[in-house]
Amino acid sequence: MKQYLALCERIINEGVWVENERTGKRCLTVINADLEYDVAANEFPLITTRKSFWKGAIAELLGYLRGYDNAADFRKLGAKTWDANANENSVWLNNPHRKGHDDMGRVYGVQGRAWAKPDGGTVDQLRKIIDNLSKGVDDRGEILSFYNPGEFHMGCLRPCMHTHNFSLLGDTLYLNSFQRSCDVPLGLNFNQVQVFALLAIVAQITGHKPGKAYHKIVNAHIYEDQLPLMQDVQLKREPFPSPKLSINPDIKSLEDLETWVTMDDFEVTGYQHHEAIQYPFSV
Ligand SMILES: Nc1nc(=O)c2c([nH]1)NC[C@@H]1CN(c3ccc(C(=O)N[C@@H](CCC(=O)O)C(=O)O)cc3)CN21
Ligand SMILES: O=c1ccn([C@H]2C[C@H](O)[C@@H](COP(=O)(O)O)O2)c(=O)[nH]1
Repeated sequence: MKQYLALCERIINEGVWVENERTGKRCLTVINADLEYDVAANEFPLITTRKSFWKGAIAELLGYLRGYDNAADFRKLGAKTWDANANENSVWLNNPHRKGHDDMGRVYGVQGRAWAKPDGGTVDQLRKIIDNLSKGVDDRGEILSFYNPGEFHMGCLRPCMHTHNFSLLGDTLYLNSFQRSCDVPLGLNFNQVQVFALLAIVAQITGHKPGKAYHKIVNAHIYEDQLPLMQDVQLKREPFPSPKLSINPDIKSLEDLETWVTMDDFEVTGYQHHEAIQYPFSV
């Protein structure tokens, strides 16, 4: 929690105002932030200075791992987070590749599970990673990448957290996650949970101990209409200790994640938090 608050303070103290054409809003921005999560110690990085709806974050992650391309499928899992980008941005609404209401196009998990090959067929990046790690193999290229510039025109948004690189040292699994753009009040609240949960879940289904997860953010920003709530409300509050995440131990494979897992298979204990804050969302 300390590193999150330190990043917010840094944006306020050192940030530079940048105009953003896509949203039409200005953002107070810093470049480069390195966050670290101790998954081995189960220090779940849930924001405590406001109520965080962590189930939405894990639901969104599960949707990516399943390769979903439709906001309705995310909603069924418990994440409403893609409704606006799929249905309210005029550039995407007028895109000829959009396949109707709730379609997100070829984003995130579609690339992770079905990256189109120029010579036909698709690559399932996640399947390969899980198969290798389960055999104890780290080929120094255990990379799940959602970033496919050749298909940006076929999706509603370029991926923000775009690459997850797994590594094995003995029987301990590590994760480095890379994010090009981060809405610190709203997005990071979810992204911290996702990086942590991704390492915990993949360690569990491949039979390894989780180690640390390292989260690199390039452009970290606060939108102009979020700034007063961050500065005058959230940053005035004292954080509470980290809660713990538990995952149903019956989840043992990628197939389990694809077929029967729901948000009931995840539980957070010891979550003390301040009141919710409703930050404005920019589409
Ligand atoms: N401007 C912007 N910021 C983002 O963080 C973001 C995007 N766009 N577009 C794509 C995804 C969608 N994400 C989202 C979307 C909405 C919330 C949100 O409204 N969160 C609420 C609670 C939502 C709930 O009830 O589950 C929050 O208070 O954190 C969070 C992340 C993250 N991403
Ligand atoms: O997981 C996510 C997804 C999105 N965001 C934020 C970061 C930006 O504020 C917008 C995306 O806008 P771009 O113009 O494509 O950078 O969404 C996030 O923080 N986390």
